[in-house]
This record gives sequence, C-alpha cells and structure tokens, in this order.
Amino acid sequence: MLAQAPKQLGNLRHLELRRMFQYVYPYRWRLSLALLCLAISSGIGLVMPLAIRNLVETVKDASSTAALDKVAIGLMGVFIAQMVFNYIQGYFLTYVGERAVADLRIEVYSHLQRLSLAFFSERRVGELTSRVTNDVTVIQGIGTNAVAAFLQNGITFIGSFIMMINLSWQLTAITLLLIPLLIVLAIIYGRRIRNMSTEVQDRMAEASSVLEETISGVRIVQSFAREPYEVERFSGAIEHAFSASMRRTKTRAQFVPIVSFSGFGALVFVLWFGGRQVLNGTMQLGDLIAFLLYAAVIAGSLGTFTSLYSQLQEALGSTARVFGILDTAPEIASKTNAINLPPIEGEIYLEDVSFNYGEAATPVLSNINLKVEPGEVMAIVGPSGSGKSTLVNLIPRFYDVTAGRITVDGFDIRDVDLPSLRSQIGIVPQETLLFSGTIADNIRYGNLDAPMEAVIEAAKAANAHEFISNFEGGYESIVGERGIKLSGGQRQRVAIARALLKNPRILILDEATSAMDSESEGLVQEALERLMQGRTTFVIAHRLSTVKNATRIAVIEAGKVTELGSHSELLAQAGTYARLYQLQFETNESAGSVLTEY
Ligand SMILES: Nc1ncnc2c1ncn2[C@@H]1O[C@H](COP(=O)(O)OP(=O)(O)OP(=O)(O)O)[C@@H](O)[C@H]1O
Repeated sequence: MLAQAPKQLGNLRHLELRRMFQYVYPYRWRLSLALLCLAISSGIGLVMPLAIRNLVETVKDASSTAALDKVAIGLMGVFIAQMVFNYIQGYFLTYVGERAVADLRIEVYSHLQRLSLAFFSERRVGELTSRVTNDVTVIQGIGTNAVAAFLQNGITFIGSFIMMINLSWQLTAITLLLIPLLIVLAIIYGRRIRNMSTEVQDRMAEASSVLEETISGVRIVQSFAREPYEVERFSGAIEHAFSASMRRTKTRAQFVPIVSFSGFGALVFVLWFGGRQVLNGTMQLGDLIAFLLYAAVIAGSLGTFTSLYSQLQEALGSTARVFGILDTAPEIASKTNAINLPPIEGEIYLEDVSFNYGEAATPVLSNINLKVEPGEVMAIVGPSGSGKSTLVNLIPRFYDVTAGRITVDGFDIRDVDLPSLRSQIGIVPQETLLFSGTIADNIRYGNLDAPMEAVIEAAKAANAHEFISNFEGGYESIVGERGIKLSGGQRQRVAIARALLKNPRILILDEATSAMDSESEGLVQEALERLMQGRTTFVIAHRLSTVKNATRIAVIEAGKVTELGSHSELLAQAGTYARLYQLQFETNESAGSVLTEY
C-alpha cells in the first residue's frame, strides 16, 4: 500500500537520497572526522602494492638483509597507523548511522501518533511496525556501511587507477575495456534486485501483521483451538517471504560470479600480456606484481560498487515506504490559526450533522440535531450498527463531520486547538486497554503530574482503592500488556479513576455489553455516577439503570435521531423506545441487567 511503483521510485531517487542526508546532517562534524580517517586509511591501503614492489625489488637486488629489515619495519608502521585510523572511522561512522536511524525511528513514531484514526483503520498494525523496524533497519544498512564502503572504494579505485597508469598504460587500457560491461550488468541486475527486495519487505510486513494480530488475540486463537490454523497462516506468510528472498538471492548469486569471473578473466589476460613484457625486458617484475595487485584492488572495488548499487536499490524501496508514512498528512489536525479552547461549561451542540466514512456513499449519520446542556447526561440507545459509536467519536474529533457542525460552548470544534479540546473530554471505553506498567502509572495517564494522593483519591472515588490495596504491590503492581491480571470490572474502575484524575468537563462512556456479577456491576455503576456528576455526559447505554437515570435518551436508528426525551416521556410516546423497553427491559429488570441489542 505504501510501496510506490518502481517507476515513480526512479524519479524520486535523487530527492530521497537528499532527504536521507538530512538525518545525517546534524552529525556532520563526526561524519567528517570519520570520513577523513577513512580517506587516510584507504590511502594507506594504496601504498601496499608499492611496498610489495619495493620488497620484491629489494630482495631481488639486495646483498644484505638490512634493506629488507627497513622495508619490513616501515610496512609495520604503516599498518599500525592504518589500524588506528580504521578504529576512529569505524566508531564515528557507526555512531552517526545509529544516531540518524534512531532519529528517523522517533520521527516516524511521533508522526504515526499524530495521524488520524482513519489512517489506522485502513492499515494493519504489523504493517506499520514493520515500517518502523524492518524498513528503517534496511535504510541503516545503506546509510552508514554503504557510505563508508562507497568512499573507501572510491578512493582505492581512483588511487589504484592512477598507480596503474603510471606502471603501464597499455595494461591499464586492457583493464578498462571491462568496465562498461560491468556497468551494464550492474544496472540490469540492480533493477531486478530492487523489485525483488520490495517484494521481500512486503512479504515480511505481511508476516509481521499475522504475528501482531495473533499474539495480541492469543486468547481468541486458543479459545477456538485455532493454533494449527494460525501456525499455518504464519508459516504461509514466512514461506512467501522466504521464496521472495530466495528469488532475490538467486539473482544476486548469478550476478556476483559473473562479475568476479569477468574480473579474474581480465587478470589472467593482464598476467599473460604483462608476463611477456617482463620476459622481453620491457617491464620490471616488481612493476608487474604491483600492477596485478592494483588490478585486484580495482576488481574488488568494482565488486563492492556493484553490490552497493543493489543495496542502494533495496534501501530505496524502504525509504519510499518510510517517507510515505512521513508524508501522510494527519487528516485531523488543528488549523494554523486555531484558538485555545478556554475552560468550558460543557454545552455540546450537534447542528445538522451528517457523516460518512471516507468515500462510502451511504451516510452513517444524517442530519443529526442534538443540543446537550452542561451537566446533562445523554444516553444513546439504538440497534447495533445504527451509528452510536460514530456519533460519540465525532465529539473529540476522531473524525470530522461531513456536513453540519459541532460546537462546544459555541466554539466550532474544528476552529479550536485539538489538544485544548481533547484535554477537556474524558473517555471510558467498553474494553479498557491498560498499558504495561504499574497501576498508578495507568491511573496517572489521565494527569501525568498528579501526586500520589490524587491518584489514590481518584481510585477511591472509582471504587478501585480496595482491590488495588489488596494486591501485594498495591499501586505499584505491574499490569500486563492488556491488564491481563485484572478482571473486566476492575479494569473499568481503573479507567474510571483515570478519567476522574483527568477531570474533564465532557465525558463519553461506552458501557460494557457483557454482564458483570451484580457486586462488580454495582461498584462500577456507583463509580460511574460519581464520575458523571457535574459533567456533560454522552453514554452509549446498554443498561437499564443508566437509561432510567439519564437526563434524556436519544434513540438512533439508521443514523438518525428518531426519538428524544426522558425515560418517562419516551415511554409515553409509545414508539421504538417503549417497544424496546417492553420487549427487553421489563423482563430483565433485575440489577445488572444488560440491554441486549434488538
Ligand atoms: N472505521 C470505519 N470505516 C468504515 N465504516 C465504519 C467504520 N466504523 C464503523 N463503520 C460503519 O458505520 C456504521 C455505524 O457503526 P457504529 O460503530 O457507529 O455503530 P454502533 O451503533 O456503535 O454499533 P454497536 O452498537 O454494534 O457498537 C456501521 O454500518 C459500520 O459498519
């Protein structure tokens, strides 16, 4: 989805590389130092064949070992220096690479946090995690190692070339004939490898999605005894990734021997041609050896260049996907001239609101008019899929209305700064997700600066203090990724404590549909009542007690408000609500009854 067509990629390549460079720019001084050391150590590497030539010539002509000793000691010194420069360049280059990639990861993650719900509902979690992990790792590979290899080989390539011309221009000319062939090969194979790499990354993202879904939904998997099915699904995805990777490997494996055969073939030819020159006395033996060594260095550099080229192609696929995320603008964001929503009373007015998801033709909500006074409790009831959740999701601007407007204390919510709006709205969802950490941390999510006393006070008001105190670790007890150690009712009470600590003027409650035992139900209900006090509340109601206590009830059917009034008013109207009440509520009037969907 985020991958772009290879053709488009080609056009973007230059821009992407420049964009990648932005991440390295803040560390340019370290990078310069690393590159300087790299250049020096590569330069030293160039001396090696010359030193060997001297060694050969010295051994050939020398009468004593003194000259030999001098050459050997000199060589040792040179290699020690090279080692030091190599260390410095390796350290700083890795530093820059790791730092730049860490920055990129943080940027992608921060950007993801800002994106709207619509973006996430269109994508799988595993696909997005794969962008932040796998793709960024591929970029890291090219970002540092490849840059270093490119520079190192560039220097040795040019240096060796100059040396070769000096040693023998005829032999150099023969070697040169080979280069166009290698370039053509690199382009053809590079393109194929790039396409295959995109496929490998896509397949890996697919496998990550399966992994993510089934690990977070492991209870569902096990309850349906679908482990073998899921293993098969995951193996399928991994096998696809494996096949794609093997196809790439095959192409690469063909490419590398072809290139090295061309290189070594040329070397043999040079040896044969140069050997004849040595034999007829037009070339020194030491020069031929040095030439061959430089030619081998050049062949090695060419090999590295071609593999760098294919790595670069691979990384371009990943950069396209990562930048694809960074370039996705949040659909819901504060306007540039948005004003800060001052502390509100809590009047909410939905004026002629219509809404549909994306391009969908049928509106989910149409022409809703609903005015809720400060402090009022508005219960929302209606059949499944009638648009209840959609309606409440519009208030914190998880989605924007398609037509009409929503005002809070007279302010159009699209005109105010998003955090200033959301900070005044509290949400208690049906299924509470607790983050891994302590219970105190989870409650404090509502107000990060709250002192411990305030946390405890909120927990007390939420009827959570008692069960929390009964845990061995109390407020410092760690809850699992999904609060696995807490019951549904306990989790809800932690969510209520969290909302109390946030102290919002507007509250959105989505009642749990599943019945709790009556004790737990009573505790949750009591906590909710405390939470609702003095706040404008929208509650998607499933329980009889809630609808009875609500100031007004809105009945939503097929995206329209069909009835509006208090419990007794609606009963008197003898419409849908009354029918629903007759059918469902009266028979379930015991405490904790759940209003099942009709
Ligand atoms: N993210 C989405 N993208 C597209 N359509 C959606 C999305 N979320 C919900 N819908 C559709 O909008 C309609 C209303 O859904 P909504 O969740 O608001 O209903 P609901 O009344 O809250 O249902 P329930 O009581 O079952 O939770 C449904 O037809 C649903 O298929």
